[in-house]
Amino acid sequence: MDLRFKEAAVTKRFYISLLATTLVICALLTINQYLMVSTNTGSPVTNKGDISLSNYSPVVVKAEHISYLTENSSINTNDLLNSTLGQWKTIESKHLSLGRRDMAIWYRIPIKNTNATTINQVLEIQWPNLYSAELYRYNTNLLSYAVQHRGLSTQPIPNRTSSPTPAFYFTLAPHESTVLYLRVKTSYFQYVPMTFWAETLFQQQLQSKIIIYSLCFGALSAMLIFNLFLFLKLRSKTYIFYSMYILSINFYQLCVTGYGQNLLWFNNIPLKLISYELSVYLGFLFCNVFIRYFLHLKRNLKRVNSILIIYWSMATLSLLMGYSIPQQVSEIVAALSCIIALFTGYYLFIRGYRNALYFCIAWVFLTLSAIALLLMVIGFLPYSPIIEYGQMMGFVTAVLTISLALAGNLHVERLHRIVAQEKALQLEKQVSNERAAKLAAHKALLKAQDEQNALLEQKVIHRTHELEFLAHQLETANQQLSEISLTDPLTNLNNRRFLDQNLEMVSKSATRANSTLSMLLIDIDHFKNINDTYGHLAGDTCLVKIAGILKKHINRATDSIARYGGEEFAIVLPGTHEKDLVIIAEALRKDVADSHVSFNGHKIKLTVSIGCATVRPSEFIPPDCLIALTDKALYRAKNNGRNRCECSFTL
Ligand SMILES: Nc1nc2c(ncn2[C@@H]2O[C@H](COP(=O)(O)OP(=O)(O)OP(=O)(O)O)[C@@H](O)[C@H]2O)c(=O)[nH]1
Repeated sequence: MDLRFKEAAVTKRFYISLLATTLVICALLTINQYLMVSTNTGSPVTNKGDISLSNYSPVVVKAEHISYLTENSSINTNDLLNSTLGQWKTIESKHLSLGRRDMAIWYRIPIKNTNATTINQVLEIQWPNLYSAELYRYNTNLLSYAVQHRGLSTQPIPNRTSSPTPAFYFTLAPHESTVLYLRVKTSYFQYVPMTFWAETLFQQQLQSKIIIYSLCFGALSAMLIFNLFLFLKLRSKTYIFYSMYILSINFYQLCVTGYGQNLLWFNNIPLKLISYELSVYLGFLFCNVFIRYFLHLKRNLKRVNSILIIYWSMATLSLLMGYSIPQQVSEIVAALSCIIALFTGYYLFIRGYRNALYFCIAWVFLTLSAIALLLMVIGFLPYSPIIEYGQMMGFVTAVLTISLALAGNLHVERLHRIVAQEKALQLEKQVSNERAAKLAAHKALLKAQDEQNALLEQKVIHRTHELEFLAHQLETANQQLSEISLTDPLTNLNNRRFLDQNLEMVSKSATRANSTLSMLLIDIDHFKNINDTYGHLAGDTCLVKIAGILKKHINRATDSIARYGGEEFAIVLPGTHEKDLVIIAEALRKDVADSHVSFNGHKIKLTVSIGCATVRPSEFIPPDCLIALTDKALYRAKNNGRNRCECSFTL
């Protein structure tokens, strides 16, 4: 079967059973209300004999021994105390419960001392939740009724252990018979289970009661402190509401057992009036709030959760505004709360919520003990200390069991936390591994990039070197070209182009420095004859020879020699004066004339004619002027017979 369908069927069954049970409870409570009022109308009493008291064993008062009368405004105390037996009614309920009675009830209790000695007796009403209880006894000496009060007007009894339940002390003379009149007022159940105790036995019974209740209150208080600690440590709302629930149980038990009034709030009348109802209200309220959190109703059963919230909000609001919820309604809701809690626990358990089992066990204990107490109070069951203590035991068992469940929750939460932590750790590891892998990939990428960059850089450097080398080569080639373009290939002297460029430059320098600039033009005499006689190669050899001689005579770095064209040479001498120029020219001429050229076994003699000129260059005396002057001087040297120097000076 489909899982969702199965779950829907379970939910449907749950709501149907809840509704059916609710209807049954409502019906039972209605019947109960009816029975309480209608069945206890009573019938006139006949003398059924006195209750025999002794010092040996306690005597439980049975309904057949006593009779009752309802007090109303037309009957006063004296009327009742002096009334005849016929006015009194028998109690129909077997177990001394008259149901709800708003008016005070008088009980007539005839007693006698069967002993031949005086006995000290205590009459105990074993249900402490009464507004007031007064015991009247006729005092033969004073001819009046002595009265002991218990309840709202309780006074401590000196030298006796205080009893949480109403207890009245009296003495009976040997074989004395008398009638006790007990007036009881309560707005709750008119339930008066009574027992006559010999005083010593009563005191012993009080001691054991104190021990039992001390243990129970101790256990509840320990659980309260434990859960408060858990709340402070874990900050979970479940623990604080559970603590509040335990606290309200303590409060309720203090009311029910009578110890609250006996030990805590004594004669605080407002607290006495509301304590019981308030404790019941708070008990159910915190129980419901706790159930909401403990069984996660908000998540598991949304509708039940909403109903509880609406009811308790309305109830609390009405209480705060001063209205009280009618008792019957609150009883129905209280019973409903028990049923809802039990069914919710069971429902969640069959749906697989394991902690709900603990809750169910605890709740069954509690519900059974509460039902037993209720049945006792309304008179269906006889008074029994087991039932009286049973509810307390039920609470202790419930509190312990639920604490176990909460401890189980803690354990489960711890396991969940460990699993979650492990998952988180694994996830963290995975993330850190992925991060490490990404980092490694990133590093590899960076490394590859670095390598690429290095390679590129190397290539760039290499290429730059290549380019630099090429540029250098180009520069060298250009330089060589430039040199070639300015050099005469035969004599290896500078050519005419160089001379023109150089002359322009040095002329400007001389102009700036206002210095002299000199020039020599050297022409080989009858060179045509040499060519014609010995051939052009011989002529070339002669040209090279003359170039070598000229070079020897020019030492200054600023001086320059050039082949001016054909068999003509030019020497430019910046800063050289006429006198020195003539000396240089004459030395040159002489050196050439003294030398000769050997060619193919011929000894060729050479002479040169030299034109000298010196100018002081200016913007009016350009380089051309110097060349022209020098050329003129050379012309004169040729005309005047050759192998000689002629000068032109314009300074
Ligand atoms: N071998 C050779 N001969 C050259 C070169 N350049 C010019 N010549 C020759 O030089 C000769 C110059 O002759 P001319 O101008 O008549 O002069 P010259 O014979 O020296 O007569 P004068 O200068 O008047 O003494 C020519 O025959 C040219 O051919 C050259 O580079 N090599």
